[in-house]
Amino acid sequence: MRIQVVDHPLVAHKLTVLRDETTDSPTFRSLADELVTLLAYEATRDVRVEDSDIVTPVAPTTGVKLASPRPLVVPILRAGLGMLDGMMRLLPTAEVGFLGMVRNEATLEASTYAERLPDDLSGRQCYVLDPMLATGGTLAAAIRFLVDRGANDITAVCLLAAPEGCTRLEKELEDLQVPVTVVTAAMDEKLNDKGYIVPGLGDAGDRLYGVAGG
Ligand SMILES: O=P(O)(O)OC[C@H]1O[C@H](OP(=O)(O)OP(=O)(O)O)[C@H](O)[C@@H]1O
Ligand SMILES: O=c1cc[nH]c(=O)[nH]1
Ligand SMILES: [Mg+2]
Repeated sequence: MRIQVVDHPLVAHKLTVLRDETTDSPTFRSLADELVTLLAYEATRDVRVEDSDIVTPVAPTTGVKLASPRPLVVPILRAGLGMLDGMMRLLPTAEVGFLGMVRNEATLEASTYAERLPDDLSGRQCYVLDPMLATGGTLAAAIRFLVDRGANDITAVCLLAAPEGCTRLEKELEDLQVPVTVVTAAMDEKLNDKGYIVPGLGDAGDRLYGVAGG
């Protein structure tokens, strides 16, 4: 598994405002969107392309276009939905599948409550969107789900990651024969006793959309 922390002053600046507890939901949503577009630029560095012959107003030439089959973008509901537009801005022709997952805040175990993905992902390159890689349980389950359907290249785009979650992810996925990359804006210090990322930004879903059920 490869972990890439995107080191860029604009990423760091936007992330700092995102972390600030006084940042309101509309600002949080718009910053998350901008941040994801910056991360997407790095996350798509190895997106598959194929040659494309075109004619410019001056001469014929060969460029590239996205290869077929198109990449699949998978936001993990609910908080991952706040990352979808930012990703699709750079990959407008990608397909989108959805996974609804929630972490039990007492046991920290992740469970899946919704799934809308192609049955066959053979040979597909997939981009998983989830702002928080905390214990890693959610992302590990999501990645295994995609690989079980045939996906053969996975990149997870996260706003924040915790070292404990990365270690768990690496261990849980070591039997997989597919490349997995995690692209994140920051590797934070640790998890607290409630499984929250420290210093983190709080509950990403709540900050994007308000307290669930509240
Ligand atoms: O790495 P983990 O310990 O599994 O935690 C990370 C998950 O927790 C949050 O989702 P949450 O369960 O709060 O659902 P939500 O997106 O609906 O708020 C977050 O968006 C991740 O999906
Ligand atoms: O810090 C955390 C951990 C899990 N989920 C969140 O939204 N935030
Ligand atoms: Mg949440």
